[in-house]
Amino acid sequence: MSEPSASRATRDAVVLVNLGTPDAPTPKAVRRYLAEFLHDHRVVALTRWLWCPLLHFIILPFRSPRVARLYAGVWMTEGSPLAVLTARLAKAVQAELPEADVVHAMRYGNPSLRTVLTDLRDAGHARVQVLPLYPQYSTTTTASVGDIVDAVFGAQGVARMRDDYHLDAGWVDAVAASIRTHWDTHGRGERLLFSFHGIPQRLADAGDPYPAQCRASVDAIVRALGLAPDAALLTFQSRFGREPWLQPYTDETLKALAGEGVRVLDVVCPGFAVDCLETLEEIALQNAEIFHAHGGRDLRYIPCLNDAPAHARALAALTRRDLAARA
Ligand SMILES: C=CC1=C(C)c2cc3[nH]c(cc4nc(cc5[nH]c(cc1n2)c(C)c5CCC(=O)O)C(CCC(=O)O)=C4C)c(C)c3C=C
Ligand SMILES: [Fe+2]
Ligand SMILES: [Fe+2]
Repeated sequence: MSEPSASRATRDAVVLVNLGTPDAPTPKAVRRYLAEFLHDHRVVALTRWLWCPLLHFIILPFRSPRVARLYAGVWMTEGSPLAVLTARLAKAVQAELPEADVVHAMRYGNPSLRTVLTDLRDAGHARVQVLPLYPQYSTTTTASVGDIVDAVFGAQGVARMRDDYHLDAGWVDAVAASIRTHWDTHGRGERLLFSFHGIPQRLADAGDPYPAQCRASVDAIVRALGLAPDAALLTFQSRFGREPWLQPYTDETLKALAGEGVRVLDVVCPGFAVDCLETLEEIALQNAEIFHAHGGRDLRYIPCLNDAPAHARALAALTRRDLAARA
């Protein structure tokens, strides 16, 4: 291991962490990614003798080719949307936070969180601030990032992680502004629906604060928009497996709304920092089709904040506060 350089040792490092994504829209790359993701005990806690045969002999062989085709449908020239947009967001945050070295990492896949943190530790950064790009805390996502931070840094006081930013005023205002901009450009839909990634209901029952934080985020954004408290709907998408997940489900709600005669619907997904398979494919393509098939006319998807200046400013400001609080 080389000696840490003086400049590294005195500069703060900031790591923006996202979920991760396959390296290519191919069955092989998707299988590798899903295997890493779905072996995480934070994501699937089933005992391994039950889960591994199911995962290796059924889920990975059958899901990987199907999901690879979905990725292919939204793949960008430079790569997976989640990878490309996370890298762009890190660059935008770096521009807003010149006093620190801002990098990004993925919990699953590349650039690997474990490798990025190990490199920062070995380079001798005095302080590492980790920001999981999940506004709402969940044991399935944020805590899993924390596992790697703990594994790399142990009890050293070098690395700290923020747990959530679901009520951060800068972030709430940035989401509200993105909805207002959408309305200014396209006009206002008949209803506004907030769709968040789900988790199993069992985890919420065991105390995962995720659904309460989603609710609190929606209430804050609705307030920032100056709307009545009941002006928006909150639903949960991306169910996986057979057990009940958080409800109401996004797809079932779309069908019901179309059935009630709603023709133009605005959908926003503020639980995702950047656009990805779950927004570009599941919401903007699949769910738009479901809405049409049930009589809806126009499902207008409002993009994630991605590398918008207001997003980068909000994340830079909260990280600056986190670093100042450590001084
Ligand atoms: C935003 C927060 C997320 C939570 C909470 C979450 C929980 C969760 N997810 C799965 C299973 C899958 N999720 C998949 C994709 C995916 N999930 C998130 C975010 C959260 N997941 C994102 C941003 C993405 C998109 C990644 C991309 O490459 O664009 C997938 C992979 C796709 C598929 O096979 O359908 C799976 C699987 C579980 C089981 C879970 C909580 C227990
Ligand atoms: Fe296994
Ligand atoms: Fe997920």
